[in-house]
Parts: sequence; C-alpha cells; structure tokens
Amino acid sequence: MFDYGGGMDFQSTLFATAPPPGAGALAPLAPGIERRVLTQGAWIDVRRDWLGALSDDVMEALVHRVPWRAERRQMYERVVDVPRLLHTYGAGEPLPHAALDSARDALSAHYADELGEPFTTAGCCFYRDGADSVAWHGDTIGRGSTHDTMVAIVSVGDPRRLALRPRGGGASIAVTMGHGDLVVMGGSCQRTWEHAVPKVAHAGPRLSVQFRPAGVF
Ligand SMILES: O=C(O)CCC(=O)C(=O)O
Ligand SMILES: [Fe+2]
Repeated sequence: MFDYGGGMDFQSTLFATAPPPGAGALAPLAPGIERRVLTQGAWIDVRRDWLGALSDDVMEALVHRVPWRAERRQMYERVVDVPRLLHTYGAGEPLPHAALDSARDALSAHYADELGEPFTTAGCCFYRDGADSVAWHGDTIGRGSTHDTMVAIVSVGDPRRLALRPRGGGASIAVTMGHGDLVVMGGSCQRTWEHAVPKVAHAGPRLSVQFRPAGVF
C-alpha cells in the first residue's frame, strides 16, 4: 500500500477550515467553459476551478481510496515501470468521491447533444512528483482511432501541463491543468492530435480523473 500523506505540502490544510456554505455541491459547468478550436476538427474546452471548494476533499479521496497500482510494460526487451499510478473505474462502479459521480453526470448532460452518448468510465492517474509523466499518445485503443469522441479530465493537486501536438507534425500547444480544473479533449483530438503530460523538474502530487464514453480508452 502507498501512503503519500506525509509528503504532501498542503495535506495539513485539507480539513483545517469549515467548508463555505454550498461547498457540498458542484458548481454549474456551463458558465466559464472556454473552447479552443485546434486543427482538423479537434478542440479543447477548459473550465477553470470547476471543483472549487471540493477540490481538496476530492484529492484526499483519490489519494486514499483508489486502489492504485503501478503498471509495468514491455518495452523492446525490457519491462519498465510506467511512471505514474493507475486505476480505472468501469461503467456503474461507484467513484471514490460523490463529487466525481456528479461531475460525470454533469459532463454527460452538458455534452449530450455533441457527444451523443454519456461518459461512463473513469480512468484515474496519480503523478507522484515531477518525474511521473505520460508520453505522447492519443486515446486510440477503442473508437477514438476512428470516430470523434471526448475525454474529459478533472485535475487536482499540483498544476501540470497537458501538451498537445498535431499528429504528423506542427507546433505543440499546452494547457496548464490546475487544482480543480476541467479540460475536455473533443472532436477528432484523439486521432488527429496527440497529448502528453511531460516530466518537470519539480512538482508535488497531481491526480487526474479521465471520463470517457464506453469503448474509448
Ligand atoms: O493525466 C492526464 O491528465 C492525462 C492522462 C492521459 O492522457 C491518459 O491517461 O490517457
Ligand atoms: Fe490520454
């Protein structure tokens, strides 16, 4: 079992103050969403501080309640550690904090017309420090390789950059994912663009929850 409690800078402040009135409910999603249209039918939506006053509590739940596993992957003739911890909740499985269930449902409602189906799964990632990362990739294991889809990422903890670049070359862009922020990759983003969370010299823990429709990985 992992225990990251001791090393977390702002752990001590998590429950230091009573939550403000209304803090138990997730803020409405629509106000504050900003869309950035990329090339080839790809886009990203950013909603800063969506989790608001719930962010610390969600982080606490993710750190302690998710059954994190380290993944190892065959790479040429070596088996290497994947530099982050992972766990995926399948459709219908309760999530580690009620705000995450609310977030998934709010995302499904907000994007219903554009996506045409609900978000069902929740992939969780734990970047323990700046050395944890994910390399350039698209979420193309399922239908993302052939169809427009969406991957909605809720982030808590230290800010990290989500870098994006067009497949086949072109300038990359980056969006900083901060504590409580939502970033949605949509349209053709998974098949015409790639994304990564690059390593950085110094970072504290950051956790992300990626909501995806069924059959998208
Ligand atoms: O941690 C993130 O925000 C992105 C993770 C990601 O791209 C993935 O797991 O497919
Ligand atoms: Fe991804």
